[in-house]
Amino acid sequence: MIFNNNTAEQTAELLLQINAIKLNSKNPFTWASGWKSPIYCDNRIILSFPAVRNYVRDEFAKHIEDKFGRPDVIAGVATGAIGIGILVAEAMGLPFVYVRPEAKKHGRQNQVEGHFEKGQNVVVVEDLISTGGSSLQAVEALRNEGANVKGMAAIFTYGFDISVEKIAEAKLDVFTLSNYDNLLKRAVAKQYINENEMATLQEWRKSPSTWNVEVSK
Ligand SMILES: O=P(O)(O)OC[C@H]1O[C@H](OP(=O)(O)OP(=O)(O)O)[C@H](O)[C@@H]1O
Ligand SMILES: O=C(O)c1cc(=O)[nH]c(=O)[nH]1
Repeated sequence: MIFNNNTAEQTAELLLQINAIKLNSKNPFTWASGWKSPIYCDNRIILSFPAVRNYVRDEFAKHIEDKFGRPDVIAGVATGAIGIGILVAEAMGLPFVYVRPEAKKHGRQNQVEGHFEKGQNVVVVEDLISTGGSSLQAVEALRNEGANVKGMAAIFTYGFDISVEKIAEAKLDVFTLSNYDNLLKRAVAKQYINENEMATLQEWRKSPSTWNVEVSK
């Protein structure tokens, strides 16, 4: 899903520099999918670093138009991609909407917040793809409301088979700025992680959906 090794390495390097990559095998992170993991990539931290958020914004703005043509609207997946999505929409001079994981229970009971017209071309901005569940839910909500989803751009993917399969099933065109392989390569080259952490990550990556089950035995 990455489109360019330089961007993938540079994005990984920036994530490591701002300490967005958290490792904890003793108290694993619980992911949106319920999986337990020794690693957490917190892309929300990007917004706190102007140079890094500008880099991500500019990479997205450049490549969204290259890959998908100029959309009518940018949609951010709530909440992680609202901030970066607005920056991208602003840079491209486009309207912005965001998509909740489910429809709001009160008020206007919207799942998609903001305004767009049926049939408009929409590109989805996502901060991170693990299993792909959240991204695909957002795409489905947009399609159900009549959007023509041209594709999705995400900052990072772990590249799990399950996400690749779901994306193919949904017939969705996706690119990401970086991925797990590039992150690991960079982390090792620059000694951001030690040998023990590397061994844990290698073990985890063999079967991420069952890793916690195995360690807790
Ligand atoms: O590919 P998936 O398995 O669905 O996981 C990835 C999703 O998890 C995170 O969101 P989270 O649900 O933690 O909510 P947030 O964006 O509000 O922080 C992240 O921002 C992605 O949207
Ligand atoms: O799957 C998730 O919930 C998830 C994983 C990760 O590394 N970072 C994140 O923000 N969410």
